[in-house]
Amino acid sequence: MAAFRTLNDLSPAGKRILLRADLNVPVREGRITDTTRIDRVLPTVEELVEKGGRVIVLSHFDRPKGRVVAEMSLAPIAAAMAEKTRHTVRFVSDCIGPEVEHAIAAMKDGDILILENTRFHAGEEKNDPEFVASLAKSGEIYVNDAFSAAHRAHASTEGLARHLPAFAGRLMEAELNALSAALEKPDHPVGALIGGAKISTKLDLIGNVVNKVDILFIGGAMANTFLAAEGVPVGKSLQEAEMHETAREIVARAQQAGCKIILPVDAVIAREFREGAPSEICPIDAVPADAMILDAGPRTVALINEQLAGLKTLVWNGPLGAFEIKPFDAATVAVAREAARLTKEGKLKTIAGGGDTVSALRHAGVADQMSYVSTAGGAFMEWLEGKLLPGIAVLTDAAQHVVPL
Ligand SMILES: Nc1ncnc2c1ncn2[C@@H]1O[C@H](COP(=O)(O)OP(=O)(O)O)[C@@H](O)[C@H]1O
Ligand SMILES: O=C(OP(=O)(O)O)[C@H](O)COP(=O)(O)O
Repeated sequence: MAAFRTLNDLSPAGKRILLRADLNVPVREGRITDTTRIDRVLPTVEELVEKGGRVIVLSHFDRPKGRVVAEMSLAPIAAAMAEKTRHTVRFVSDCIGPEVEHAIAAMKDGDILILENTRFHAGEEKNDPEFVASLAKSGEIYVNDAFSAAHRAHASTEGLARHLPAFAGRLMEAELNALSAALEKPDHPVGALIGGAKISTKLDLIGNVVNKVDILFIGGAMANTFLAAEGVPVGKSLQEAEMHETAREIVARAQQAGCKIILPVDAVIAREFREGAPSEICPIDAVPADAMILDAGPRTVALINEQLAGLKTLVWNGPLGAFEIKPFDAATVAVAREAARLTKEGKLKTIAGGGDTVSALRHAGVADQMSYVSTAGGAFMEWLEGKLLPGIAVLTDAAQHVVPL
């Protein structure tokens, strides 16, 4: 593993520390449904403030695309974090500008300040040097503890490390150590289960994962894109028509690599996506034009579970269905429980990750029965491809040289 500086190499006392966390937690109807990402970054925050640092937390939340979107404010997440620590936590409703400057000037050693969603500014995702400079003004030291966002070369995940002395936080360290130990030389056959809804941002990585795994199960809205690409009608299901060509290329690449792809053979469909909406099970080639696929059906679950029994290692990112609303949680819950059972019996090593995946595993009651649960989904899969993630590469570079602003 590439070497980078950690909190062991840092004297936080009296210093303003910009800490990049990933507070992009699952939220439903305005309520946080899973606090794992908050819980796992808190030890870093507390270590820094208990050593006398002034910790300024940066994070994105959701995808507001450079605009201020009230429902995507970090304020409720900051409040949830404040409830979990005995240290003083304040929140500022921007991440740059005069309000931030005043709040930082008023900070004392041991204080925590959480700044508003970095993605409210277009400069964040563009990694715009001016925006990086505005963020960097707030701190003297940069700590990146957002492994789950390390695949994004954004201002707060990559740009800042080029301008401030940069260190990896405890969660970043722990994630990389655990994933390396579990997956650097995985026992074959290895299966990957990829589901969820972030189709375009995760599709490319599937193309490389086929070279690393023996079986690829594709579920969730991701599967709808593959099915539609093969000419299977998916009605009103969530899918991305502009990704069909990529999906077909991935299937071809998998064939070349000897990786078997398993797509759903049946589905749970509904006309509306709401609690209590009438739903039915149908074969995958019989989805009516006015219906949408919201979960994998029971024959698909049986097929996946049968294949799991022949695996030694399973990596999993992305739920098999829209698990937040019943009954569309059934496939995810059934497969999660079977993976947990095989893992408990020592027959399978299961490594799962992703904000919603962790939430789904908790919903199934088996999050603590996996071999390892990562806070990261996309970043974890890109790491598995063998990519040096931009947010990590820059920490390694930063150990050698810091460019003054
Ligand atoms: N068939 C489907 N239709 C619509 N949404 C789906 C479907 N299957 C899964 N999802 C949604 O995918 C989301 C999780 O996807 P993603 O963000 O990629 O996972 P993670 O956060 O674990 O990386 C969940 O909110 C779930 O409701
Ligand atoms: O939730 C995240 O990733 P994940 O869905 O892969 O677990 C990260 O916060 C990255 O978010 P992004 O995919 O909007 O850049």
